[in-house]
Amino acid sequence: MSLIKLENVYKSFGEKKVLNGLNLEIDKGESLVILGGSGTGKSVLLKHIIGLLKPDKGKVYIDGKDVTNFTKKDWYEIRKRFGMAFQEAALFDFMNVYENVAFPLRRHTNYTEKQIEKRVLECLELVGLRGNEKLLPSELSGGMRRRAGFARAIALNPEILLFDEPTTGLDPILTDQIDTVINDLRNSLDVTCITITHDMVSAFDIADKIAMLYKGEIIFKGTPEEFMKSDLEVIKGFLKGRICEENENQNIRGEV
Ligand SMILES: Nc1ncnc2c1ncn2[C@@H]1O[C@H](COP(=O)(O)OP(=O)(O)OP(=O)(O)O)[C@@H](O)[C@H]1O
Repeated sequence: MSLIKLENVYKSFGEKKVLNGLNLEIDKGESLVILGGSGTGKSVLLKHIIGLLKPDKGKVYIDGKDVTNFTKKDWYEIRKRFGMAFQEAALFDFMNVYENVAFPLRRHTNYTEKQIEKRVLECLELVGLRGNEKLLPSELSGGMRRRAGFARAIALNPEILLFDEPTTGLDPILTDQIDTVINDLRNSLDVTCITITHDMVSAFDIADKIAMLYKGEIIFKGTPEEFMKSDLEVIKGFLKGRICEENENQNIRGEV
């Protein structure tokens, strides 16, 4: 049984159809990278996985349980299983690194100060930020800010980590460091990772499976090697940096 399953999911905003009968299964322990052109609905897909959006039609399952119509309160419990590291890390500017990572622990656990300190330092160690506890977000580099966001995302020992564009705006060296941190986290924490990225190099660094979102459907899911060898025109184009957004002469299976 898959850990997460989206079945025939449709989602529109007004006239704009974003998800169009999307099917996707994610296994426990998998590191899945979701690729797709800009504005194709990758973030919308991620928000369905964590219950921030509900499908117009279709189902979402977690551990085989239908969560499609879960209430906010039900989701509050399930969401503790997720660690979310979203695009701009969303650190609290007025809190130093230590307090940012301690925040979810203060909010969701009954830990003593000593236990909080132990966990915060463990998390900072895992992302290579030990020694930077007292710095404010404004005093961190872009890569450090992302890593501080990761440390906060893992504080509650999540089973599933979500990364939305973790390397956007970073130079190749920082991108490489972030990829290494993601791989280290995955190896040391035994989590399922779902990452959205535009960065092909990152995708190949961190994925054991790649899913391609195109016109509201997942048109491919397979290993990076299978992705490279795919003869779908959309994927070939994507690999060449040519994003086939709305070419109506070409259907999604690649035939022109
Ligand atoms: N809450 C919303 N209300 C209205 N439209 C929305 C909403 N959320 C997303 N959309 C629209 O859905 C489409 C897909 O958006 P989404 O952010 O998922 O794309 P994306 O693939 O993540 O893009 P990018 O790679 O550029 O971040 C866009 O056209 C966006 O404007």
